[in-house]
Amino acid sequence: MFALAEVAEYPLHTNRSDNGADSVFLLSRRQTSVQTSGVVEEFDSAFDAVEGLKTGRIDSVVGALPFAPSTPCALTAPLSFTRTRGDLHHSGAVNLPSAKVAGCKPSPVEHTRRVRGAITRLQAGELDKVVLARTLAIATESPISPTALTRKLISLDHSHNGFCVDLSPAGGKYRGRALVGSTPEVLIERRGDIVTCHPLAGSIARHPDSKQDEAHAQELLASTKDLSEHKFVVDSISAVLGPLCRSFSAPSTPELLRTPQLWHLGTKIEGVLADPNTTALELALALHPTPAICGTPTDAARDHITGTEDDRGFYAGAIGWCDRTGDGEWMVAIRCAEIAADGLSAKAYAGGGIVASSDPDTELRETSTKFRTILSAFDLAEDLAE
Ligand SMILES: C=C(O[C@@H]1C=C(C(=O)O)C=C[C@H]1O)C(=O)O
Repeated sequence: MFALAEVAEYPLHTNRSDNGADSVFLLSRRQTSVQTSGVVEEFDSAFDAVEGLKTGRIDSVVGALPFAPSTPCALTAPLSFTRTRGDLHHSGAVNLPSAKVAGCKPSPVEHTRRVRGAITRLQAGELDKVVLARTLAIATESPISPTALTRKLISLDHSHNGFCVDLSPAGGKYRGRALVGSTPEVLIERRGDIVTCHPLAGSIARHPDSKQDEAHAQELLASTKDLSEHKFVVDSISAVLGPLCRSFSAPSTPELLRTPQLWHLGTKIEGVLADPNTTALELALALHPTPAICGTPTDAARDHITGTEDDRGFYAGAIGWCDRTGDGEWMVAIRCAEIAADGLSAKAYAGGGIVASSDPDTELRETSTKFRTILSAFDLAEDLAE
């Protein structure tokens, strides 16, 4: 529902130059959603954005952090910022252009070869966990509207999760590109001094038959491989966030979370900040990249990923917002696609965590299932290039 009860709206800065009135940010979440438009200032450095917020020069910042911290961010201090209660779902058909899967990189065979290579290193004890991803190219007959794709994704997700981020502030090839997706994973949410994370790791496909679907869920809850994959994430978040909190709790066993395509293991982590001046954006920077999308140990896993895959860009980074009080929400940028500046193509991303006991074919299938979030928006869910 668009603009239900409004809980925060910062005034338009008409005294500042509006050099990007059509730059839009959307984050639809069940509890609180954010929509912004226009540009007061762009940032390719998150630290400059934090400084802008802390000195009071800007009222809010929205956008995306890349997977690799050494690459530019895409952050915007918007002209208007509206926070609303509830999600941004509204009924009504969304028409997207006719689309086809135009290719995948790496090929399914190459992806399983990479997973096998990672398993060899994991079994040798060089790493504990690493997340490997692949991409699908989607080509359309006419330009994709990023906001229309976001509206479609919001309507298809039962939690009405969806996001749209203008990547232009990252400059260069990112001018005019957008990242759009429907992610279920909360990196960090800050409300006053209360912080929450909801990491996910460990996955199994949903089944159309409800009995078999329930059996899949129970299989996931009992899977030692998935529980170990999950524990790396909770331990890493606890090690970073715990010391920043005066009280902190992370349950020792995960719960189930479902998306239309997958069951995941998820853990709700909560804390009370020791220093309430720490902004949501700073917390996101401290936590990223978690082992949910990178691996353990972090540096070794990141080196393995950058030595294996093409640049991930903003996939497996974080997208979100932070306001002048320091409150905000940052989601893990998964189940997403990057739309080209001309709108005629999109690159969808999907990955999965690999541990020593992983099976390469199962890992390939898991990425195919994850692609369905984006493919179903284009009515292509059955069209996986495998
Ligand atoms: C990496 C992705 O998802 C992450 C990996 C998961 C897993 O390995 O089980 C589960 C949820 C996400 O944290 C993705 O969707 O691309």
